[in-house]
Amino acid sequence: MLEIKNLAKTYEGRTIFKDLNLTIDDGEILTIVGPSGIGKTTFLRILAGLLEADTGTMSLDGKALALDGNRSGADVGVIFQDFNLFPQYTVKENIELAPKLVAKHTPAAVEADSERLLMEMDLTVQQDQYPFQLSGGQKQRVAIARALAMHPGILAYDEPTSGLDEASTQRVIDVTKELQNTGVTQLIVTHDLPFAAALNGRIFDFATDVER
Ligand SMILES: Nc1ncnc2c1ncn2[C@@H]1O[C@H](COP(=O)(O)OP(=O)(O)OP(=O)(O)O)[C@@H](O)[C@H]1O
Repeated sequence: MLEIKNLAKTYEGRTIFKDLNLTIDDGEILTIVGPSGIGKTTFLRILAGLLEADTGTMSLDGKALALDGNRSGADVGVIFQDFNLFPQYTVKENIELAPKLVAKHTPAAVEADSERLLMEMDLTVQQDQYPFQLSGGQKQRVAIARALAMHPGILAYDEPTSGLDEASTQRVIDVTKELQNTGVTQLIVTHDLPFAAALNGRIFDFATDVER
């Protein structure tokens, strides 16, 4: 379970949010909606451990998550809009790099995980290709596989349907539902209201559910 209490963030004296409270249960899909500029990406960056919060607490399965913007570790997997794939590495290498170098999983475990994730994300054919050779939907699935390879307690996505056509959007819906069936907790930030409705998860409206 992810628990966030009284989270506050200001940029140069300007309050973005001052009292964000949020709980996500294991295996739940929480969809975050809200207009542009309201602070959704800021929140995701704090959750990912990339940006410092002013005050508040966050915990995952009872374990505190540091809010200093310097967190390493694999508790939270975030798929950002531009995916941030390593251009010089193949699909398989992108998936295997952090488990090998950061998490120091054994070579056998790394191989078994990447084979399974390539299958689950329908990327087996593309495993030796480079990011520039992939479609937007394929790149996104590599980013999801790469995050899952670190066994995160929660997976968060920033605008996962931006730039995708209808078929790829449907694929994202299918992937999130498949992951939900395996117990993965997911948080999805989106502007796309038909997509939000199709996810069929609880909706958290950043405009009305957060104090600022
Ligand atoms: N590094 C920064 N310094 C100062 N202000 C910032 C910084 N980053 C973001 N902001 C401001 O914080 C507010 C929230 O931005 P954020 O990107 O979190 O919004 P968002 O809800 O994700 O918007 P969008 O849906 O357009 O991505 C905006 O007004 C933005 O200008």
